[in-house]
Amino acid sequence: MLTLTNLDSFYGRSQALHDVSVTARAGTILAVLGRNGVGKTTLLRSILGLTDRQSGAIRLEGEDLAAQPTYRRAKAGIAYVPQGRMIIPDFTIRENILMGGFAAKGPRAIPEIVPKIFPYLMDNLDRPGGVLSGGQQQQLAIARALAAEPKVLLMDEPTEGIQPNIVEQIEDIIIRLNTELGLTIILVEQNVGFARRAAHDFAMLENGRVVADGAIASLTEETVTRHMAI
Ligand SMILES: Nc1ncnc2c1ncn2[C@@H]1O[C@H](COP(=O)(O)OP(=O)(O)OP(=O)(O)O)[C@@H](O)[C@H]1O
Repeated sequence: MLTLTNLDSFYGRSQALHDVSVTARAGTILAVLGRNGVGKTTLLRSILGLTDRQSGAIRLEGEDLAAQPTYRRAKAGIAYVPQGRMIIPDFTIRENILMGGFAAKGPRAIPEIVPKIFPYLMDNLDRPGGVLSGGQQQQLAIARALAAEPKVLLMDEPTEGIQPNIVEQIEDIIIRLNTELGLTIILVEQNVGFARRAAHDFAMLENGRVVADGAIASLTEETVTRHMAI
């Protein structure tokens, strides 16, 4: 379980998150929703200590990570699949995946789950990451995160910019990571339909504040329209 309590987060003097309290229950998916620029990415970055300054508590299974540097938070079991995927194009698929292990116990082997969930990556380990399609690069970014053997996976708009016919594949992979591996996932998402299919709970952000949260089944269309319609 990952719990944020009264989290404030800053870029320079500018406060991007205000008094955010949310919980990702163990083995569930928490969807973080809201319009562009409301602080969803900042929420994920704050969990890893990647903003300029923050206050409040960040507890992973009871251990407060808020005073810890980023590498300790990663070692404690938090992995990040950033927006835009950020794979290294000149590295092979194998190298990109193994790099994820540096965040935890050091690069070792390709995670056991890779052949099961990402057969394409397994069959093409020596190809450079840069030649992959957007969907394949997203799979690679997820496989890289799994190489750290995380307890909690932070995912930032994982289907953004991916061809529509591939989006469903990525969505299925995310659901399988939760149901088959039992991973706790915090999923930043603009696609409410997918959030409803995958997530157990939601937190809706507006101007850096949580304005609604709870079980995903309790997310009303009225709340979606009020806080997400353009
Ligand atoms: N590195 C930064 N330095 C200063 N301000 C930033 C930085 N990154 C984000 N911000 C500001 O923080 C606020 C929240 O941005 P954030 O990227 O977290 O929103 P978001 O909900 O993830 O949006 P998007 O859906 O566009 O990714 C915005 O006002 C943004 O301009």
